[in-house]
Amino acid sequence: MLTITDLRGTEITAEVLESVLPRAEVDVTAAVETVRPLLERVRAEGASAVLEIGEGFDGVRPALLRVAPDKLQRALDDLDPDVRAALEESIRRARLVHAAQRPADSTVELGEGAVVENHWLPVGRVGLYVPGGRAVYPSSVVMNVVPAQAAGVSSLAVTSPPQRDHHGDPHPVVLAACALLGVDEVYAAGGAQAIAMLAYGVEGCPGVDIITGPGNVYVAAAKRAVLGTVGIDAEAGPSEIAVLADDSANPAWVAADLISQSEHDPMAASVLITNSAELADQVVAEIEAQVPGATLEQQIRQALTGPQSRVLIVDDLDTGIAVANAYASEHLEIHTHDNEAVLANISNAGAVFVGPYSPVPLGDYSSGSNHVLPTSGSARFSSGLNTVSFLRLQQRIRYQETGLKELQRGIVALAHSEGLHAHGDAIDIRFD
Ligand SMILES: NC(=O)c1ccc[n+]([C@@H]2O[C@H](COP(=O)([O-])OP(=O)(O)OC[C@H]3O[C@@H](n4cnc5c(N)ncnc54)[C@H](O)[C@@H]3O)[C@@H](O)[C@H]2O)c1
Ligand SMILES: N[C@H](CO)Cc1c[nH]c[nH+]1
Ligand SMILES: [Zn+2]
Repeated sequence: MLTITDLRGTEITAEVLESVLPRAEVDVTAAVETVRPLLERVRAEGASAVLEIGEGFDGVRPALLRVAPDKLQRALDDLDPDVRAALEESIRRARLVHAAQRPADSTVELGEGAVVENHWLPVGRVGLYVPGGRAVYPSSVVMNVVPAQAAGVSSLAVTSPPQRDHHGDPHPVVLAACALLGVDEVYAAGGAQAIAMLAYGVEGCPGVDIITGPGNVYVAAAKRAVLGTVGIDAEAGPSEIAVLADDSANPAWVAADLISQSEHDPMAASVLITNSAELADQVVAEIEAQVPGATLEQQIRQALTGPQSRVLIVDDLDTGIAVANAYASEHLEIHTHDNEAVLANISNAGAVFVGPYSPVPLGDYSSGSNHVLPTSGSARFSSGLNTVSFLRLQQRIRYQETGLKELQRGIVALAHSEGLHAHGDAIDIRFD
């Protein structure tokens, strides 16, 4: 099901890697053109367009776009006690980790009468997208809301697709998670129309400053299209797992972890990078044994047989590390004799899961880390969702006469070198 490609003896250039491990073909650029008319319709017609477009895609129209607050409380009251306890523990751990991410304000004295302050300010209002097409994601409520709250955002709107089995409301566990987190503004809207609702605002839902959260290609495309009107987090596409392992790894565990992420999406990528041909064979055999009978077997098979999923056998672990860095996976698991030595050389991965007892599903739900992570190689230049995603740095410049006088000649010289004499004049006028 999962194809083995033996790269031993091959020089692995970027081109080789791209040919043996192509990313899933998710054409966000093309999808932007598909969603643009939907965005324009919502901008022009407001809430009724959100409901009508949603009815077309989701096959159900909620009575109200905004979920009534008593429904949130009812969903929490009806929540399975085990799920409630697990959510509470996930929230507790996530709050601890995300509180620790809040950067401290600082004051830098650069000389007499010369001070610059760095202040971190939360954005005013955020829109948090919780996917709900193929699967529903109460855990993504936690992953969006906790960092926003840790940053001190005062106005939070959560939106998630209407569910046919629930009279057009978002899934009840999504609603219960919102209630547990103290969020009372929840909308039954998904896809591009939900992103337009948040970006432009509609009756009953004022526009937001930043939109975050994972979603399918239409959600990603809509976020890209409204960037500028609002801020967005990194694009989170189909899930990806890469496992870097040697002959110390447990093949059954590695197989289970690879399968776990493949159940998200037929385009999900599961990749094993190993210097052990024996482990490669054992993991493939384990996959053949574990997949039959899985709840989402069809989807898992599609993802594992796609060109984006592979077992790569490499000459040695150093080559494996180079491949992992070039691939820049959303999640990277390390199962080797010396995990810390490998970790020290990993530069590109959305999140790194170190050792056999740190599997990706731990991070998906309960480790305290965030599961909204950069996919499609964007871990090279962006971070997963975190507290800083909801903060802006405001610098405050406090110079007195002495501090400015000290720099007068230099600033005027620089201004003149740029041909911007009025800039220099604005300094000189204070001392002439
Ligand atoms: N990286 C992460 O943190 C993370 C977390 C959870 C899920 N995910 C990913 O998020 C994705 C969720 O996708 P999903 O589809 O299940 O849910 P979704 O909520 O992203 O999308 C569902 C919505 O898509 C819209 N839609 C469906 N077909 C459309 C079409 N033809 N044109 C325009 N709009 C259309 C509908 O409005 C529907 O409500 C998966 O790829 C999953 O792997 C990522
Ligand atoms: N693995 C997903 C991100 O790629 C997140 C998730 C949510 N629930 C289960 N998994
Ligand atoms: Zn997952």
